[in-house]
Amino acid sequence: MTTMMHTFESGAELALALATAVADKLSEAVAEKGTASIAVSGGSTPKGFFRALSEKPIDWEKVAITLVDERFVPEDNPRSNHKLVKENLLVGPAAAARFIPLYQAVNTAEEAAEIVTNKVSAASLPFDVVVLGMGTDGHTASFFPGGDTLGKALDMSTPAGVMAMHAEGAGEARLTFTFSSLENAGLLVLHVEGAEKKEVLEKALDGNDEAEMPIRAVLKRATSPVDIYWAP
Ligand SMILES: O=C1O[C@H](COP(=O)(O)O)[C@@H](O)[C@H](O)[C@H]1O
Repeated sequence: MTTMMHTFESGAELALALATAVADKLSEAVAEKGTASIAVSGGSTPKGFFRALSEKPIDWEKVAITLVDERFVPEDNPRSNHKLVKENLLVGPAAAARFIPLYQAVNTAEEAAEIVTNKVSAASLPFDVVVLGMGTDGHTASFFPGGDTLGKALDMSTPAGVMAMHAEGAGEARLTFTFSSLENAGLLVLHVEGAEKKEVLEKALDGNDEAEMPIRAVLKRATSPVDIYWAP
């Protein structure tokens, strides 16, 4: 329900600050519980942040990393979020972390969602850290406007886990953690960059229709405060 805006002069500055905040939270979780978990976004925005985070001196062997959402494509596909994480976050010290992929080599996204839900829920939830992105259409994770399972994915009574999502604007079939899996993270971040996305964010903050802009579910209904990181 609460949002806090963190504004930076450049994406590089943002990446360093966000990496520090996330690393502090992960280290705190490791110190308290012996393990930590983080779910990150894909897309084009988080590369610099991933690089900065990968260098942080965390006890990475105790950290589980997964994705808030994934395209239903194998890891070697250029559009795979797993590929992005593998090449930019699971490098250097962070290569010691345990990565939990959402994509599974089965016939449908629905089958993959069931398999991965069984793997993640007990081990990693609630997440210590969730870093969301946002598309210019107002989607976050794979909560797409017009998505066939959007209502269920955003419903707080839908249990934590992963669901399949099909939407015109999504390209491939998608796998996404449900809203109830993400909204209560120890540190809940929305990372957006650029003037166009700032306008989208302002529009989202201004209204309530989640079907039009699913990011509103996070901005308006998340239990955890939402730290918004923005740079031009
Ligand atoms: O499809 C996706 O897009 C969003 C935003 O990506 P960006 O390229 O505009 O940064 C991302 O948050 C999500 O994880 C990804 O699957």
